[in-house]
Amino acid sequence: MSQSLHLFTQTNRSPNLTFTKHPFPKSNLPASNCWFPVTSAPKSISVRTSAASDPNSAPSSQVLVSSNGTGGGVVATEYSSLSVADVCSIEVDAVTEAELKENGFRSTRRTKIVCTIGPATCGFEQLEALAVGGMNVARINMCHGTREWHKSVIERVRKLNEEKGFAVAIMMDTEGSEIHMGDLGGASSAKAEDGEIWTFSVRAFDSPRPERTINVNYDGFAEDVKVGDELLVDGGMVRFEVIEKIGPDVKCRCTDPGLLLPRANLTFWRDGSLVRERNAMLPTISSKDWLDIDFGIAEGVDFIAISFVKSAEVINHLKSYIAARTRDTDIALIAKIESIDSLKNLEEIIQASDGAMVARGDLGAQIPLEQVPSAQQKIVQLCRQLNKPVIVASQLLESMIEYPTPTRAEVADVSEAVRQRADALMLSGESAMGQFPEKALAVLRSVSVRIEKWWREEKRHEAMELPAVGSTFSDFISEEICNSAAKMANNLAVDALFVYTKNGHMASLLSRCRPDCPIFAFTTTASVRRRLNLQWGLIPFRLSFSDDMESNLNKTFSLLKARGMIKSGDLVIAVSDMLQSIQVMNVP
Ligand SMILES: Nc1ncnc2c1ncn2[C@@H]1O[C@H](COP(=O)(O)OP(=O)(O)OP(=O)(O)O)[C@@H](O)[C@H]1O
Ligand SMILES: CC(=O)C(=O)O
Ligand SMILES: [K+]
Ligand SMILES: [Mg+2]
Repeated sequence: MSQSLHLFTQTNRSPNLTFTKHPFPKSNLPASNCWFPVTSAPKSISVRTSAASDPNSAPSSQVLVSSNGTGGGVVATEYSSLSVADVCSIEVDAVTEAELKENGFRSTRRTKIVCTIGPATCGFEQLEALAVGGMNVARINMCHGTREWHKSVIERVRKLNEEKGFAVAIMMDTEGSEIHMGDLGGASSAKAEDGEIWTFSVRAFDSPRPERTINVNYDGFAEDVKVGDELLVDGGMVRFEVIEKIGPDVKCRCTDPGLLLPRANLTFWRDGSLVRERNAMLPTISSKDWLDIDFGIAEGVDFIAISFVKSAEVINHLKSYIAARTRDTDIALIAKIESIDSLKNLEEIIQASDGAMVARGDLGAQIPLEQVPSAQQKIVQLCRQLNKPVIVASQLLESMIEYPTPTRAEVADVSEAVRQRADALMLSGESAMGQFPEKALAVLRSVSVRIEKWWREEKRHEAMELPAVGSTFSDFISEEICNSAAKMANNLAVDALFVYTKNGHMASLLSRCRPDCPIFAFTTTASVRRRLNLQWGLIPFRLSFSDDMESNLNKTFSLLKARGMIKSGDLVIAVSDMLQSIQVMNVP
């Protein structure tokens, strides 16, 4: 990897620093983009690096510059005791940078993309291709694979972030304890033909698995089902009718043939409704889930998505569990809306969580399919009102698991989610085990950009009421500032909104307004930067800044201008959570 270090000489005394480029002498600077304002070509540069106390921030480095002292203006030694992070860096990934330079602000993608990582995408090069293709969040599903496997994926994503400057966040998705089939003894699938008799059993089998026999993970299964019930695999991909119960074995006749996949979800229906007997009492977080959560905490994942959430209580419980086990890091909890109970308690669940996922796969197995689109719309709207990021997931581009182009219907479905202005879209099997992960990602990217542009051109500003979400007067001020700043940004057609935010809250309030221009979110820690990567319209940067907005702005302008990401004359509105103010200005 090339070391991109640039030295600059200040050529005039104006407060808007103008720098010219100098070749740099040999140095042992870390490989990051560094810009040094110095009076003239320094004779030597060296760096003393000490590990940071916060593992999320860059190691603090002392830049030791020895100048030959000629020239006026700021002398190099004035900067000699500042850290590398302070003086020179603004962290943003190369892909965002190139996109901004080539296409300008307006064309940046606002809708974020989550990719489920599986056998098709777990290698370093494959992960890198996804990051280059626009993956904002990598999801690992604890239903599949071993903890060692997940650990290796996390390590690779971390390496990618460190070496290439990406801010790909990691989302761990729990297995949950709903009823599902066993793992088919290692086979990748099994075909069930019309009229065949299959046995579903809670017994554990020695391998090889007896023919036409499926293991079921839930002990109460044989007790709960009745002869005549309909058994649905993955919400109806394959159907069976229960014909006989013999002890722990349930004999079923296949009525809708299809492929059975390992660990596929099972539901049973009686007289047209979903049966929820004792399985309704299953814990949301199983004992395996707790171990996985401990693993997630230890690995420092950014998000934990909780499967089959039934109430706000479980989210609150998990929040305090995590808080007691982590010091400064914050793991955001995403409630997966995929059960009847989660729909019943929707508002309190979303309120308690840090975000939600419309998990249409399982949701479609629990409610009639024709009710899924309205449930999606409702969840997306509610999340926006409550200022929680929302992900639309499952089967967005299902056919692309096998084929290189999507169906027209899939493109229309993706467009609808973008039009609803969900924060993020998710790939499941398409990226985990499909044949065309990068192509699927490219489709999400291009459809998002096109629909967002269309929406802006049509000026479809829906008049959505955004109720107050905070509880203190200071929160209300922040909300009013963000609502007004976003409105001003639209009315004045500004090029970008800048937000300086330590914990990310002001950035999310701006994102909630879904303004026409992109939002540059400057934050001091890498973990907040990664977390903001899930939210609509935010371009997160890591930057050290102070309470002095004037100096923050000047510093940001110089850094972004030097990298060609903004130019003189661009119109910007800046807000911050240190100084509750709105500033409108042209980049000098
Ligand atoms: N880590 C993994 N190892 C092997 N296969 C995986 C892995 N992650 C995902 N897959 C495959 O990709 C498919 C789709 O992934 P996805 O995460 O949507 O899982 P799912 O089984 O449908 O469950 P969920 O309801 O949690 O999404 C899975 O059915 C599985 O075949
Ligand atoms: C994503 C997920 O869990 C579902 O759609 O069921
Ligand atoms: K899961
Ligand atoms: Mg699910």
